[in-house]
Amino acid sequence: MLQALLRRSVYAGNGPSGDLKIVRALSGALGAAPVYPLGTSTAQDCVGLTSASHEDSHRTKLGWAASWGLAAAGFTTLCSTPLSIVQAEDAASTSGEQPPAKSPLKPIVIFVLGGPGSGKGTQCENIVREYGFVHLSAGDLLRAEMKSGSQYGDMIATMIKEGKIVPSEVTVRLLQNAMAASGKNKFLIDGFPRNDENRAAFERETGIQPEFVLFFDCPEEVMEARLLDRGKSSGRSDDNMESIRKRFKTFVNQSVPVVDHYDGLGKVKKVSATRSKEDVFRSIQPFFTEFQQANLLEATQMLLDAIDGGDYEAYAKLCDEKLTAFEPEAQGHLAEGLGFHKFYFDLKKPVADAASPESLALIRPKSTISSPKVSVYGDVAVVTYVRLQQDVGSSKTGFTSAHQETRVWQRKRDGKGLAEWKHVHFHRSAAPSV
Ligand SMILES: Nc1ncnc2c1ncn2[C@@H]1O[C@H](COP(=O)(O)OP(=O)(O)OP(=O)(O)O)[C@@H](O)[C@H]1O
Ligand SMILES: Nc1ccn([C@H]2C[C@H](O)[C@@H](COP(=O)(O)O)O2)c(=O)n1
Repeated sequence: MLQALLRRSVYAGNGPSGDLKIVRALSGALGAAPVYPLGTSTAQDCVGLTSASHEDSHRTKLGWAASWGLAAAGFTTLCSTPLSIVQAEDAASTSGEQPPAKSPLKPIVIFVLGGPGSGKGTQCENIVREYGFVHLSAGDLLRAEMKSGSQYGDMIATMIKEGKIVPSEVTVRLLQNAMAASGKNKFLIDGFPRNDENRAAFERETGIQPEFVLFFDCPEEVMEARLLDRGKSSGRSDDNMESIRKRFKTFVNQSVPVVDHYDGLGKVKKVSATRSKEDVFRSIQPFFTEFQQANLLEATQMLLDAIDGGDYEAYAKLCDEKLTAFEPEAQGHLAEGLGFHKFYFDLKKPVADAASPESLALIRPKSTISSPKVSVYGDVAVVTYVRLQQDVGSSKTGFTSAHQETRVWQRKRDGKGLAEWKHVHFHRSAAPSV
């Protein structure tokens, strides 16, 4: 995926195979900055140094924007009572209460499939903890909708108990609303698409294709034992022998063909799910390495944006309080702690009024990451790149400076045990300006 993301970046001068790779556009797909806002005509319009491909700008208009707009026009109704059209302002449920914080970024979706009890939910929790995805379980969303007093409650309850598949209008709408409500752009969609109708409706309504399908391969006897065991405490109406048999049948007849479809597209990553939870997780981690690299580049771009924007709070949030640095400003000394850097934030110029030419000198600088390399060594990562910084000088003419930067990040845990990268050390070269 990283390669695909890099392909979306600008390659100044020499075209896609040129030496100088400028990856500010990368932030569009990675989440560092809102690069593809809704309603903008092309990706290119929105990004300073980028030249998104025609294909990408086309997809922006037809796919991503439409998916975030949640436009419900043309949504065919299969339910006896039509679902009300739920717009972006509506909630994660179909009833629509809380306003979502839509993400303007390109959504990245991974479908997580496998038989009932194969361990999808268990591994999704692990992935969320380590790689920062939003986990959306179609089954959980349906159960919540059922309990919410929705007009579809009885229908959903019957379908779940009978191991049948709820009509796509309901499930796709719940997923769309939950995606929009999350305000995030990286999703693990668990237990969906369960049949071809689910798949077609999701593709039609969102325009999103999954990055890949994570498929948990597990024999029925193993799944059966796990579900019966889960049934002792889950309170689920379908964790009993009768429902389990029906669910297995539905899985074989309706869900396996969906996996076959994606297999035909080369998108299935199959995992043997019979081993311990820890072993299964170890086997899926390599599939997420690229996302980890992407997260680190995203964090680095956020750091540069915070510096350029004079946003000390955002900067400090990304940094370890004991941050060490060799930078030209420290005159060959090792700067320790955030205080040294805060001095420069306190000096920052007020924001320019873009409409006023006199205030040109107040325009904030803008940094672009060029030629990045991300190396991850367990809980430590090294990000190296050339930082191109555009600024306006006292003579009100633009100038660019280039520095080589090496930034070291350490993976720590937040209060909820979720992994987060903290910036612990950097080294920046001095550079002549032109
Ligand atoms: N690798 C494993 N080894 C042993 N038990 C496991 C393993 N993975 C999951 N389990 C247990 O099996 C049960 C089912 O797991 P989980 O809920 O993750 O499955 P699922 O695929 O999401 O099921 P469903 O589709 O029915 O929601 C849980 O009780 C879980 O703790
Ligand atoms: N796409 C989906 C997902 C789930 N359901 C219903 C039918 C399932 O048996 C039930 C439980 O799902 P799980 O928690 O096992 O993923 O929910 C559906 O109709 N369509």
